[in-house]
Amino acid sequence: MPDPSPTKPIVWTIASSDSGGGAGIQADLHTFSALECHGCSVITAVTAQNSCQVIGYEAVSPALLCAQLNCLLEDMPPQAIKIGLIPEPELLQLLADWLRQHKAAYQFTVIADPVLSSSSGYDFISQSSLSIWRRQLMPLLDLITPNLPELALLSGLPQASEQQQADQLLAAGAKSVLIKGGHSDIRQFVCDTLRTAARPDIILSHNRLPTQNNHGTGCVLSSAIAASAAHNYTLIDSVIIARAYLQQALSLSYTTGKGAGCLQHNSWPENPLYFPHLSEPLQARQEAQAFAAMVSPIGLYPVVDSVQWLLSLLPCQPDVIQLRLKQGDAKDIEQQIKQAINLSRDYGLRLFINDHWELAIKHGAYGVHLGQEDLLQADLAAIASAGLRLGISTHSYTELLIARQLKPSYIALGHVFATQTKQMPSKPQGLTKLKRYAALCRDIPTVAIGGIGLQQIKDVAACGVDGIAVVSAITAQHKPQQAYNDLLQQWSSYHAYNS
Ligand SMILES: Cc1ncc(COP(=O)(O)OP(=O)(O)O)c(N)n1
Ligand SMILES: Cc1ncsc1CCOP(=O)(O)O
Repeated sequence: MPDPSPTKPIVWTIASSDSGGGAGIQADLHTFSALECHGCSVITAVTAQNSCQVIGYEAVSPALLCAQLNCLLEDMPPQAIKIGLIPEPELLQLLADWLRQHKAAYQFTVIADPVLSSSSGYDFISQSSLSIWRRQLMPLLDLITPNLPELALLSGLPQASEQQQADQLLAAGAKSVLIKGGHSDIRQFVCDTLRTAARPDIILSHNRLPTQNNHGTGCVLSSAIAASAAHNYTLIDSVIIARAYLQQALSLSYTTGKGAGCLQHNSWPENPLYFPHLSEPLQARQEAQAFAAMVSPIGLYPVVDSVQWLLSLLPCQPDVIQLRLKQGDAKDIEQQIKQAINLSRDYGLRLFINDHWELAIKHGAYGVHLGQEDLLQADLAAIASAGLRLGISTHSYTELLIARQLKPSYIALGHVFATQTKQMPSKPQGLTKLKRYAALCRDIPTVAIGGIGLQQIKDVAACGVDGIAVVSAITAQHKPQQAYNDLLQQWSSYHAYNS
């Protein structure tokens, strides 16, 4: 089934041309295209540069900047805008006024890469530009992505900590700040910090790649964030995708002239090696203990809400099943869990217990399934030490990466389609996202959940997941055993076809 909106999201870059082709407008458009967006360019200046130096630039006239903005807005309004090098204060002021006039009505996301000087040392910034950045532009930005020198300069607090400097930008009105750590003297890793007023910092760390071919990294990162935001990923997910895209492009980068070479634009990042390690500040980058493996594939995975349901599916000889008890007092819940575990032993069934991890350990279940909130409370080390498998629910790149770091036995991806079974706080992920998430989990079994029935199995199986978890496709059917058998038959044929 194709996604309902096949047209590409529109993203604009408002930036300068790089005659060397590795940064600026040229890099931005390559990035948009690789990340499946349509890119439009609003050129603020033409620079004369090669891989070694910037020789000079000429800015466009305010009238021409205005004409580009208005002409595009009339016909091709953006889902997201990336702002790059704007070398003249007059143009910066014009842009700030224009954004203020249109942002609320058009609801686009604005990401700014504050290019204040070139990496080869050419200065583009004046005092009046700095003041416009701080007072006029900052309140219009959803995210600003300074490197450490830019952060110090923009904040006006060169002696303060990076966090205090970022807080200064937040106080000036930016909604969030991505502090890029590429210029720090940590040699093994590059750590970028996403700081917002609303939640604790998130640190994204990568191995530092030994390459000099890094011309245009800031342009590519900010463009990739804008492209991902245009695909409706959350801001943190957009930063994650963009950082993975950048790591991929850096690892494939190539030499152009005698100076810093260029990044290799590619396609949507799928290799987990390119994705960041996520942590809260000060959290050690430690290896988690892996949970027991699933050994054989998950396949069809019924999720039932009583022992009665489990009993009624036993004639179908299910291989794996989840008991998801949401009602009953403590005594009744323990009683049902105990009975279900005994049945699972008698019938050689792999039984996962949802939520009640302590009872699952106590009575020796095959595994535990935990959601995001449960993860915060559960004693994961106790579950692992007891030899139980762990399944984790995820609904985004952020949750998926954190789940991967915990080395669970499987990862659930959902909800894929609208579901009547549970009120979900997030929107359905759809097939495109499911496929991208599954691609990132080739080394961990995955199971798709949410709105999956006979009609959906073909498309879901094509996304590369290892199983499908279903509730109503069995429990809301007139003949649940028949429904089980039909789902199993359909899954088996399409899964085999796709593997
Ligand atoms: C296989 C599978 N995937 C997801 C869920 C949902 O679990 P959770 O997020 O804990 O939500 P509740 O089930 O508690 O409503 C699941 N149970 N199984
Ligand atoms: C428990 C749960 N978690 C995410 S979707 C969902 C319900 C899935 O039910 P159904 O298969 O009936 O859509």
